[in-house]
Amino acid sequence: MNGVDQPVSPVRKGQAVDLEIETLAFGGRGLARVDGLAVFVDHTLPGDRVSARITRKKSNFAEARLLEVLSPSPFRVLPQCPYCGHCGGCRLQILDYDKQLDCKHEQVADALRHIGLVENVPVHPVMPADPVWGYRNKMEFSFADRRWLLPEEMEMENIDTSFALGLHVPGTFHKVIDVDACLLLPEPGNAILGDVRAYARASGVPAYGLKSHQGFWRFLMLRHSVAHDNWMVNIVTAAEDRRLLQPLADLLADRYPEVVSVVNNITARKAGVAQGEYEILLHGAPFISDRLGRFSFDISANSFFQTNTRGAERLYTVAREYAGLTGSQTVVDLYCGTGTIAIWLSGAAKEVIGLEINDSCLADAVNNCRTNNVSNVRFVAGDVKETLPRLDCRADVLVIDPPRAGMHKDVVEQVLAMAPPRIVYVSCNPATLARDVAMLSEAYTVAEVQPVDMFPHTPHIECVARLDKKA
Ligand SMILES: C[S@@+](CC[C@H](N)C(=O)[O-])C[C@H]1O[C@@H](n2cnc3c(N)ncnc32)[C@H](O)[C@@H]1O
Repeated sequence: MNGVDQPVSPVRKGQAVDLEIETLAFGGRGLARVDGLAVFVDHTLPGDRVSARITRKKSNFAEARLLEVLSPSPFRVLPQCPYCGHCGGCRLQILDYDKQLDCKHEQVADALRHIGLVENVPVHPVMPADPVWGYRNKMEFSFADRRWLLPEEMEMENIDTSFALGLHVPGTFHKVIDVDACLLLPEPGNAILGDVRAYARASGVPAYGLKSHQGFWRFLMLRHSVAHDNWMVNIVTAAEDRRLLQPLADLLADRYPEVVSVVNNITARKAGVAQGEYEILLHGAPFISDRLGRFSFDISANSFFQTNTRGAERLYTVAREYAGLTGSQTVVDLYCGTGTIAIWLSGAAKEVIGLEINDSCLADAVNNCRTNNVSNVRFVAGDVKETLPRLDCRADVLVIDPPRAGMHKDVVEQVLAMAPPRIVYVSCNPATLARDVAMLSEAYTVAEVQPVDMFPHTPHIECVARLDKKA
């Protein structure tokens, strides 16, 4: 105490401190403690001893900027990607993969303990990914009329700073790094990226200004089908110009027989979303097809599909096991997207009813049922908050796979009123999973949780939780 009964702060803003990083916090920052105060430091790992400068100080935590690694963690490994530390995507690639899994496990268990207030929940070891690179079936690259230079690029002469096609500096909407290759993309995805860049740059037609909102080239989205090893190229532009784009589509079709779809989405909206108000087909079909297990899915440019195909199969296999279906149950699938979980479970259920707000997801969901000759799945359109209370059936098993924000609290109340014997909660955010589980805990026990690593080298964690109704 300092004489006026105020606790003395162990650190102050601007101060340089030496820190021992203890754990990796959810989101991927290293966490150290100074006299009990949590200090978060970017680009640090458990086991690092670092020097850092305090940049933000609150009553219950502080943030610091890494100045120097004084002694590296034994779990540090060399990054494989030259953009590591600049592009926000794979910030955990400097951490040994097994240790990434341990850290993710600890984060899930911690969230359940501290936010969910549930003790002694069996959290199984994280199911690893395979492969751990080249696992994304979809990547979106942004065009920009200004190139954000990496420190080593600043020294280079003759660098064109008026054009970039690549990925964003984390937390920014207008800083785009010109990326030659992304290691999360299988080949020849990066070769296609290179050809589109070369064509767009040589065209002399300007890339879109993320501040000025002028310019033509907006996004390049690549989709890969794992089952058929073929590709969709979606070029998103601010205006229609078939004379400019058709030769590019022809070039790609000629050079890459595996490119079976080239589409042009056109958007006049300022929002940085790679979706068009309308689409022009330039080559092949307006969709590609992929498989999850024995089911086939047509995926159009703007459809939602899990971005790690093999990982989605693992996640859904756990969901099916936790659902414990024997063929006689009615399953209600909240936030069902394009119906992939509903279809995955359909063979073991009497009926599955999917609830979803997005009409284009639902159109795909209906089509996916038709393609797979699935006749015991139906869908209800609208906000779960409105549609769940009006549902004309009892659920034996409720599957919940909400967006990152988790469930609306009214939906939690509706679930409690509906009282299904079993809930299978599929989550992409352990914090909101834990919060929702806490709200359900008056009536449900968390029986077990299986984290699944769908996104190696990134801080993301997917989980499946089995909740059983208390007797
Ligand atoms: C995490 S995705 C799950 C998709 C699907 N279960 C899958 O595995 O592909 C969440 C879905 O919830 C939908 N959604 C978001 N808010 C909603 C709401 N209030 N009511 C119904 N659906 C909603 C989104 O459109 C999205 O398709």
